[in-house]
Amino acid sequence: MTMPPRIPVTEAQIDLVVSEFYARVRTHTELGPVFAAHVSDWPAHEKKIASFWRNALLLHRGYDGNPMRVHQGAGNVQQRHFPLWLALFDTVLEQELPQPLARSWSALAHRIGRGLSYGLPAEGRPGGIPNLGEALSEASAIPVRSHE
Ligand code: HEM
Repeated sequence: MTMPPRIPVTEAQIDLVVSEFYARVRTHTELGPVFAAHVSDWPAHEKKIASFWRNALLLHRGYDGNPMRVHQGAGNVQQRHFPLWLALFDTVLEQELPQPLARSWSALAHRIGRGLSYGLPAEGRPGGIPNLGEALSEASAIPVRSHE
């Protein structure tokens, strides 16, 4: 039995959005250099990302990567990149798709983005759970009541 799509885009629309999005990423002042440090084969990258979205939107099998681990391992992907990435993605969705599809895909991308950005370093902080160091040092500053 095939599952109905989560969001009824066509495979051609996914390919279009992916190729237009990464064309813009490549020339983006902030995002471009982050990707340039990792991606030399853009067609292969776009193929992988298109299969990620076919899985997320159409529930197709075919993507078996781990984006969370890849972003954490990249070393130069930071939380502050996510609003830029999502704003650019929204621009492409609005340009390429009918509004209801653009809106649903955007909402899903923002949800995924929120999940992926947890655990990434905020600028100037070490990696790992964001603010854990701060939370711990704050916690250790709380006086412990002794039971008298
Ligand atoms: C909702 C937001 C995002 C989604 C859905 C997403 C999705 C993905 C996916 C599926 C991969 C491939 C992982 C694999 O190898 O299996 C990937 C790789 C990557 N992403 Fe993202 N990403 C997002 C945001 C970002 C942001 C904000 C950045 C920072 C500029 C970023 C930078 C990268 C880089 C550098 C790679 C590795 C490329 C490579 O080594 O081939 N991504 N992303």
